[in-house]
Order: sequence, then structure tokens, then C-alpha cells
Amino acid sequence: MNNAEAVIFGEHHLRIEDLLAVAQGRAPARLQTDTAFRERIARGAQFLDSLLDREGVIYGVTTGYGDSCVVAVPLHQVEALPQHLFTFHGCGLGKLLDAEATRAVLGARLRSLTHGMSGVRIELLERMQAFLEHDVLPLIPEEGSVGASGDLTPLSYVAATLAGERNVMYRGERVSAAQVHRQLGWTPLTLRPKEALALMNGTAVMTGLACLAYARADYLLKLATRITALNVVALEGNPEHFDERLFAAKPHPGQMQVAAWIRQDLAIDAPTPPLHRLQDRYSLRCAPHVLGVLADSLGLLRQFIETELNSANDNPIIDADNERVLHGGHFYGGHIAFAMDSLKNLVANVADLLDRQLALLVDTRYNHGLPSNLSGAPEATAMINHGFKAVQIGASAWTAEALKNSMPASVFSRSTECHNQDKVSMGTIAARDALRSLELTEQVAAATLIAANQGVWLRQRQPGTRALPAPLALMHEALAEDFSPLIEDRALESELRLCLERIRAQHWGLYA
Ligand SMILES: N[C@@H](Cc1ccc(O)cc1)C(=O)O
Repeated sequence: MNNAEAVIFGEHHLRIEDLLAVAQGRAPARLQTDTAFRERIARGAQFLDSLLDREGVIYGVTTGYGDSCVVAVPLHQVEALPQHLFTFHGCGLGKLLDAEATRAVLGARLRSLTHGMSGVRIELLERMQAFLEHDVLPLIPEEGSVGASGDLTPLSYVAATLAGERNVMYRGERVSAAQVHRQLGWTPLTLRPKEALALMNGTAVMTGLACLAYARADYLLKLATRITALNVVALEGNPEHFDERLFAAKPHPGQMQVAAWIRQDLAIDAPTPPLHRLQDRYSLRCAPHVLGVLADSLGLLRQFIETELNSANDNPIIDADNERVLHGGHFYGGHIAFAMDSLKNLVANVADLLDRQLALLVDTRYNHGLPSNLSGAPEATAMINHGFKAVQIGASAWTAEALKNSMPASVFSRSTECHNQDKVSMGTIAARDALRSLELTEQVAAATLIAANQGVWLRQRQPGTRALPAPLALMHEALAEDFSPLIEDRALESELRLCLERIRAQHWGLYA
């Protein structure tokens, strides 16, 4: 971990970027330390204890869970209830969340609990901070949440490991939580009556994943814009399609921004007559209109994600100041579900756009004089070379899979848990889908970027071609460090994988 400024978990509003810095191990997570904050947290837990002394009925504390809320739990069993909650939810399946996602989940849950409306002790928050600090990462299976009673099952792995049960990843090894507690000299927490519920009854898994997805989509937008500009040069498209006055006539702000970025890349300052077609095919001409929808949606998606991240998404909500226990449904992840279902659709459209641009590049009927399949082979071996043919087939497959994945998850709500949870969000499925769509679309972007760069290289070798505008010349040079021109056929897997790594690391500074 470098010495980036710590991200404070307490009463401050966190931005997606803050959570991301913690998730990626770029910044430490610190709990707010002032006494006012600690007292506020303590008041919630004390208020719950005082209610218990008075034998008040509190859902999930003196009652069974969910549909079983009509079952009274006698006081002598109240202490045993939290352990039952995380225990019977220990039925997650599917792949394990990776380290970055797990930190995002821990951070999202910690942020929600620091609201001070969940009735947990400061010790619980401190231990969560310690998990992040020492990178003790619960092994969380990603499947089994309907996203509306909170992410109960995946979050049970957070509750259980805090209590010294199940397994964690620690220093690159899979070990039991009990062993790590011993190693670090910690006593496993005995969760207080409301604490397991407070940990589990919320949207932290889908919200953590949504933060990761948002950041990837944000970079993808800029990368797809840069790829489009490279393709306009490679294909000798008509730059007038990105004219400032043209976009002022239909002023969606994000769409105007994308057009402005392309103008900047092409260094257009005066009308430039077309070299070939008066009107290019839509994947070039309408690129700002496709990418603009993503650009214009990001603000709304950010608002949904950050409001959820900074909320007390628990039940019941403990309002110690007014001595009230508020029973409601804040674990319902409808906003994240909508945000992620929308993002899937937006991102799949980017895959489709780039795939269409690639289709133009490789095809001599549309590429305005570039070689077949963008092969740089000399005439003597041209007949046995196939250049980017298979890469383009791959991009078609990745695009189809991203498009297939765009089916909304939220419309598959189904009644569950004895019809207590009879309307659910499926937001966690939507968030996982969004990440998968991003992965596929980044693959399409990697293929299209390498191909566009090859197209630019081939074009530059043609006599009489205009010099590359400065921003694209810089990108062309940066790409040349990793990817050499394709002359004779070679297997491109390792280069595609390197390109994907670069994309995930947001390696190229774009339109900063
Ligand atoms: N989310 C439910 C609680 C719940 C907890 C565990 C369950 O298995 C089911 C439901 C509520 O607050 O009403």
C-alpha cells in the first residue's frame, strides 16, 4: 500500500473513487476517530440494550427472521440468535469474489454501518477496519442473493469470519478465520443481538460491485471514443460528422462531449472535405450518439450508486436519538438493480459499436484501400496471410455474449422465503452481469484498439496520407511500445491479454 491519503469511514460522504481506492489497495481505510462519532455509534447499541432490558419487541432481535418474525425469541435465547443467522445462510455457491471485489464489499458495508443507525458496537466497526487494514479477506461465494433481503447469504461470510468462523484469504493463502485471529492476537467477535442482521441485511455486495463496474465503464467510454477517432483516420472517414455546430443542434451534453473529444483527437479546426463517402456508415457517423448515451447516463448512475453507498441500507433502522426502532425495507436494492441493468445495456452497445467498426476495418469492400484483414504481409506472401480475420470472429463472439447478457435481471423478481420476500430486486445478479459485460466489451475494445492501430499504421505507409494529428500520434507511439505491426500472421492471444491488462489498469491517460 502506498501512502495515499486514508479514506475515512464515518459521517463523510464517500465517492465511488474513494471506495475504489480502498478496494484496489491504493488507500488505507480509517474509521472516524472523534469522540462525538464514537458516542453516536455507542448510543445506538446502548439504546438496543436498554430496550432489551425493558423486553421490547425488536424484529430480528427478539423475533425470528423474515417470515418468522411472528416467532418470539425468549430473552435467554437472544444471544444465540445472531450465530444462527450467519450459520443458516452459509449456503453460498458459485465462484468466490476476488480480492478487489471483497474489499469493495467490506468497505460498502462499513460505510453503511458508520451511519450509526444500525445499533452495532464500535468494536464491530473497528474489527471491520482491521480486516481491511490487514487485508484479511473473507472468502465470499458470489451467488445466492436475490438482492432484496439484503445480500444475506454472501454477507453471512463477512459476519461469520468476524466471528472467527469459515475461511479467509490472508497473505495469499486460504486459511481459517480462526487461525488468522490467533495469528493476529485477536479475539473473534461474539456478535451482539442485532449485529449479524446489521452486517447481512443490506446491499453491500451489489453496491461494492457497482462501484467497480462504474469505474470500468467510465474508462471504457473514453477508450471507445479514442478507438473511434483512430478508426476515422484508418478508414479515412468524414470528419464533418463530429462538427461542433452540428452537435450544438442536438445538445445532449454527454454526446457533445464525445464529439468534442473526437474533434480534439482529429485536430479539426476547420471544415475538412470528405476523401471518400459523403456520409460514413453509422458505426462511425453515429459513434457520438451511441457513446453519448453512456456518457449522459453516468451522472445518474453515479447518483444512484453513491446514494446507496452512503445510506443505512439495513432493517430495522435504529434511531437512538429519538428512541425509535424503525421497521422498513431499506435492504431492497432496486436502484442498484436498475443502474446495473442499464449499464449492461449501455456497455453492450459499446461492444456492438466497436465490433461494427472492426467489421469495416477488415473488409476491403468498406475499408477504403486497406489490405484484406489488415494484414501487412508483402505481396509474395499475402495469399497465405489472414491478419485479423480470427480476431474479428472472436470480437463477434464476445459482442454476441455481451448483447445476450443485456437481458435485465430485475424483471426476474420472484417471490421467495415463504412469500415474505415476494418482490425482490435481483440487483446482485445485475451487478455481476454488468461486470461480465464489461469484461467482454473490454475484450472487444482490445481487439478493436490493436486493429485500429494497425489500420493507422497501414494508412500512414500509403503515399500522400495526411500526417497523424498530435493526440493520435502520441497514442500510436504509446501503442507501438506494446504492439508491433502485424506483418506475417502470428498468434495474437498474448497481445490481446496484454492489451486487456492495460485497459484494466487504465494505462493510457485519456482526455484528462
Ligand atoms: N431482510 C429481512 C430479514 C431476513 C433475514 C434473514 C432471512 O433468512 C430472511 C429475512 C427483513 O429485514 O425483514
